[in-house]
Amino acid sequence: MYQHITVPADGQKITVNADFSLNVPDNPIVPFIEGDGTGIDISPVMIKVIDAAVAKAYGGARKISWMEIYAGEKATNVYGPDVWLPEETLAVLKDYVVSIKGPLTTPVGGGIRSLNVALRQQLDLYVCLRPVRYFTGVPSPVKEPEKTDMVIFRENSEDIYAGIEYQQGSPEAKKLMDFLVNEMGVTKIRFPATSGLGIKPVSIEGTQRLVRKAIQYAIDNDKPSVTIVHKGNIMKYTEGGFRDWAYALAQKEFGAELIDGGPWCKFKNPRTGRDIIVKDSIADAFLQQILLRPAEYSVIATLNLNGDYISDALAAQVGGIGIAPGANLSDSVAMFEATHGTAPKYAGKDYVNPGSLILSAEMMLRHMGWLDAADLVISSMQKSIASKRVTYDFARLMEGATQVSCSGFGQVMVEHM
Ligand SMILES: NC(=O)C1=CN([C@@H]2O[C@H](COP(=O)(O)OP(=O)(O)OC[C@H]3O[C@@H](n4cnc5c(N)ncnc54)[C@H](OP(=O)(O)O)[C@@H]3O)[C@@H](O)[C@H]2O)C=CC1
Ligand SMILES: O=C(O)CCC(=O)C(=O)O
Ligand SMILES: [Mg+2]
Repeated sequence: MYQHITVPADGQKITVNADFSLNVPDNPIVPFIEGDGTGIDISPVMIKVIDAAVAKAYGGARKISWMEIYAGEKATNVYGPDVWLPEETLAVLKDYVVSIKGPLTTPVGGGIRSLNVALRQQLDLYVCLRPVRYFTGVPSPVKEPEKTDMVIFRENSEDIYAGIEYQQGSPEAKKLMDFLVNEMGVTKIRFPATSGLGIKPVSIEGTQRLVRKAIQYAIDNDKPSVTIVHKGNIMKYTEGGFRDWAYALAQKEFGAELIDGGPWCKFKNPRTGRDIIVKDSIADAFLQQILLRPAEYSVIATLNLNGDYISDALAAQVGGIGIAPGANLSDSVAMFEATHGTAPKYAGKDYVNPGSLILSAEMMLRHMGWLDAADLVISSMQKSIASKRVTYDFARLMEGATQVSCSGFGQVMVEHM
């Protein structure tokens, strides 16, 4: 049926109901993209750890049938030069509903545009969900890392990140510049003859579907606040629009009422009766607040580029991107992936921390409703870190640690189940 994808004979598809709930068979087929760079190291370790957790939790009654699909450099090897994101990869990701991927390389400046962004855009995975929590014992650059407990909802389909750009000197850049200068009367472009140009689309629908998910998450998980992070003082009609449309949604759909004349507002969590405050913070100030007063922030709703920066910055506070998980979500399709990239200098060395991808898979198990297996991954991660047998990123800062390899840490996790 597929050109280069082998469907496991012994599994079934996960399907989605009209209300977006999942039907998860006991033997689901889960597609995975190995990933470029260190993907070759972390993906097999993730699979081994997750298989062990599922086997332990369900005694053989449940099992994932992994199905390799291709993107990035491996796709060009399998499908031929220049085929970075095969059509059948996209078709499988849609059809099989739940998947996981390793990191994919994006060259700086020229070359291909981000395959990660392309996957999110083409599958309309409009939420990038990145929880940031502290595991006891992880070395951190801050004094009280346990106070950092936030969940980032990053808009994943719009913003300057959409990659609508025109190269300096190209006919397209010239045409757009002529339009801006001659027809729109723009006088603020300092060097019009030598500028590259980028476009930053931010819409009401794009903002509100993201913020709706963030507020619903706060309700479902009994969180005290949702903070809208933006640079709306400077970019008034994009980032400022994001803030205004977010507040409007909180009031219209969740019944939030203004606090002291606004713009902050609050409403009662319909499940617990506790207040949920919806507030906002300008992005530069927010980046210092999360270091100085992290306990004041819980659920974060932000635009695409801010969310990219914030997720790595927050990950650093709890020990680094070696342990920061994530998910890309639409209403029906979910593709899990680590926050970090391909870390090319470590590729193929069995060296890096597989924790981010393992914890992304833990989010996947939870999404599938396999809570016992997910809990086992978390408890094993806690015990493994406490045992101080950790990869280089933790070992270099942890007193009394024994450094283990990427696969070695996977083994430590399996031993602690
Ligand atoms: N979703 C995706 O697929 C993403 C892809 N990318 C792409 O990845 C490529 C490389 O990007 P780069 O900016 O270097 O960022 P990376 O996240 O790949 O690496 C930056 C640094 O983070 C640390 N790090 C990364 N992964 C791990 C890990 N598993 N365990 C421990 N530490 C880790 C290393 O720090 P140290 O040097 O201190 O050891 C590494 O040098 C680029 O092409 C980029 O576009 C980037 C982000 C996300
Ligand atoms: O697509 C890329 O190469 C980088 C993406 C990224 O940094 C992210 O989504 O966090
Ligand atoms: Mg990033």
